[in-house]
Amino acid sequence: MIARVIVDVPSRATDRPFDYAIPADMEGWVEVGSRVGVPFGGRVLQGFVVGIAPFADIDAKRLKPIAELLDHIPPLSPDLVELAQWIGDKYCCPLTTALQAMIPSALKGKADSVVSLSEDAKEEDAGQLQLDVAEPWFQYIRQHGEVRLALLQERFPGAAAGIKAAIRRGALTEEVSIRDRLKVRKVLTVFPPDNPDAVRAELAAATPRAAKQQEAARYMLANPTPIALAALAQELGATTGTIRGAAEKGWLSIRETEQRRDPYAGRGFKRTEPLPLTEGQQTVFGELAEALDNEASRVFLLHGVTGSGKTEVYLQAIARCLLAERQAIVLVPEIALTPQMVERFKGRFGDSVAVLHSRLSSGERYDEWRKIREGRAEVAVGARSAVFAPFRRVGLIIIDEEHESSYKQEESPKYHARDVAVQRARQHGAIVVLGSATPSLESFAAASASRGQADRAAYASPSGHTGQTDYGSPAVRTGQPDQAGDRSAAAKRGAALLPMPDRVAGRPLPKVHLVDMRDELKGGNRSMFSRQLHEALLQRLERGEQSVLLLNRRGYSTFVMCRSCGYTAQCPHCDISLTYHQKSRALRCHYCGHAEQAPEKCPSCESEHIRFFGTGTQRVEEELAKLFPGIRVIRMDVDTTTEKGSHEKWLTMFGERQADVLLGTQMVAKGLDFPYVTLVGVIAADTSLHLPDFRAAEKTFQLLTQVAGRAGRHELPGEVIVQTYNPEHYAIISAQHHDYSAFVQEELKHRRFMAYPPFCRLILVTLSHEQLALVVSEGEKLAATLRDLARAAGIRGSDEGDGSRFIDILGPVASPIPRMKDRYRFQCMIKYRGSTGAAELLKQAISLVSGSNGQPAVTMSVDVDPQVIL
Ligand SMILES: Nc1ncnc2c1ncn2[C@@H]1O[C@H](COP(=O)(O)OP(=O)(O)OP(=O)(O)O)[C@@H](O)[C@H]1O
Ligand SMILES: [Zn+2]
Ligand SMILES: [Zn+2]
Repeated sequence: MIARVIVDVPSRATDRPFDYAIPADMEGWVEVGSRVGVPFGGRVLQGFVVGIAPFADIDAKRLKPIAELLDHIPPLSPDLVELAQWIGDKYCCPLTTALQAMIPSALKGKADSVVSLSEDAKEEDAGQLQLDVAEPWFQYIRQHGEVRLALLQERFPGAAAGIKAAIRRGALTEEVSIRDRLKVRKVLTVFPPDNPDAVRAELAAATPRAAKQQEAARYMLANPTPIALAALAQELGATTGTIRGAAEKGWLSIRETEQRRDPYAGRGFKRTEPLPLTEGQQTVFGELAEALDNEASRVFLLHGVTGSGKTEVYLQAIARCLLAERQAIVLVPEIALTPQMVERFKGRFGDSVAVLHSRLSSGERYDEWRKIREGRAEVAVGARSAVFAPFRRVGLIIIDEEHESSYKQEESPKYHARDVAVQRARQHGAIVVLGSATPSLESFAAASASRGQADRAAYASPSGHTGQTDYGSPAVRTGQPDQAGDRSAAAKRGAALLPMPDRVAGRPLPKVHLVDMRDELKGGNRSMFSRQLHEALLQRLERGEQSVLLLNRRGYSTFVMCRSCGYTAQCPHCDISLTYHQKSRALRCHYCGHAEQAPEKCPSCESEHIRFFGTGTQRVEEELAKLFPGIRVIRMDVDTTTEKGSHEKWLTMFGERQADVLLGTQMVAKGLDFPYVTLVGVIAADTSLHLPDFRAAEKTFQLLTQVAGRAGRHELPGEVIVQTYNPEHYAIISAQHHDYSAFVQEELKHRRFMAYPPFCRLILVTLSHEQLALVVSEGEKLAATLRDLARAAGIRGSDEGDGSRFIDILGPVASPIPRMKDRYRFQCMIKYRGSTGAAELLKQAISLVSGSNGQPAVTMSVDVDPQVIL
């Protein structure tokens, strides 16, 4: 047999499987998804097996054998390997990049696995575990206690399948240590004696000598659950030496076991019970439950206003999914993954919840990942990459706040977790629930396409969009015919829309007031607080209620400017302004890290009127302290939340009412649920409105709606004050009226007119190099080649056909940031619609303009469905 291996060299030239012979002693151990070391170009490189075949494509004599097997239990399953292939094709990235994104970063070195009999297997309940105790390898393990898998592989060739099955069924416990990288923590653990009856008899007859040792033995007989040695010593008020003494007498046993890092250990989550659902929740839940029971892949767009109780629906859908012995994945935007959020899932499902996010250490993340892979967790809650949680039978994938741009990864593989989730759900016959109070236009369009005549709510009807995300095609996997007639047929084309237009318990959405800041200025108010917001804050202070203040920081000035000559400080390596950091009085570049001391005088005209605009939140904080002496403010922004756990700390403090105001950037807008918050103030709503981004209005609307949703979620009614210089802008007015559909209607008009998603799809290619001339000429070569290929494939431009299928290649033009890290940047934008195979055409074009080494002369980075166009 031979293995097809993708080597870990992320380049287009090596982006194909290479064949290797499987040495006889690795037969059965090497599988699709195994990590191996293979000889490649004179070195041994790490790689993933993506296929097993009887014969090689190349001459058998030239075939080299796999050098080593890096883990005995493959870190990836075949379905994840298949998913990686899909990602590679869709996002134009090397397959190895996609594969590497699926495994925890801790898993890079060689893993050494040790197996032993599990407690269950020891209880001789072998029948239930489908164990054949006569197997020689089983006898061997029983005899030796702990055995390295590598050793079993050597001694019992051919037993791979049996041993792996035993691990999967829980008859063998696998413990992994990763050489040179990260040691699994070991801890000494006390177990009850192997022959309790004998010990009991012995204790009964014992003299009072070694009373403490006897006490330890009795304790373990009465409480046979294994306990850490140190913990037992503390419990009994004994020394560990005493307990070791008891072990020497055979009264109990002490073994090393793996200590799993549980980042939430000891937090004691309060158990919650399912709430009786409201009518609105019940309708939605009913649809989800039916789809879950059908086990056919479908996508739902749950459009529920803020505070409509989406989370409770998620929880009950998960419970339903678990009942069918399938697992659930919940994706949450990184910054919304607060303890409050985690608590809600841990509170309902306890220890079977694994949490994955970037604030965990790599060891913690690895342990949570293994908890999933080994079946000790059934629910994974995490940020973007949790979509790759290695469950065997995924039944449900929930994406909360599905409109969040953080679901798109900005570095390669530049995947969108929403689209990956839909694909993964297809593989598993799972359902996807996209939840939001402000669905992305792409998802909304996809859902509307499938809605047909059955208008359940007064939504806009964006006919003529592309159905951006291809959410459809249920149940291909199970091969069952459609059962539900029309509705399934409709679902084939997109997501089903599930509206929840009301808040729980008939609570009203908060009243939103707009304040025109131009009038404030005319009225002589130069402060950043309007009279109305000032008044409202005072009131909250008097009543002891809390306020949330949002500073929309996207595009907010944190730069340095000379008031005399207009000089602004620029990065010498990138064509953008430097950012001022008040704490260190330094100027920094966000793109390359360049830092310099802030100047005392203007470097250009020597004037002293040079002004530093600190991070906006600092200025607001200072002003608050001035206007409201004694006010207690918690400030949350990038500067105050870099430390691990700080995010949690601030929110807990605010929840305990240790502060009057929570002031922050975007991160205060998401998912928070505090009963005493009755006022939300937005300092400047429009800073994000005029950014060079076709989603600027959409993002502004979403942010305002989300933050307004933080007020009045419980008994106390809420009020929102939005300060703006553009009170007539539709994004702001729609947010004021909580009117999603008015916003969508207006926004779709603009998108259609400008030919932007969801009316077409985009691929952005950014070319960069130190030499400007080369970037330009290579960009022109690429664009020309692409146009030729498109023409040859019979795909026309948008101005030629009826517009249902087209491809336009725009550029090359200078990127919005034309130079970064001393490299010049140009971009080509591909706009297309219908099935054009645009990604495939681009791949071909790149290889056509590449040199003999398989690489283009300048760096070409491809972003499919880009969220940011810089
Ligand atoms: N069926 C119910 N009965 C009583 N209270 C409920 C019910 N469902 C949800 N709630 C409560 O209503 C509040 C709002 O619910 P939740 O946070 O789930 O809303 P949401 O739709 O997720 O809001 P957002 O999008 O703003 O985060 C919570 O305090 C929740 O405990
Ligand atoms: Zn100057
Ligand atoms: Zn720079």
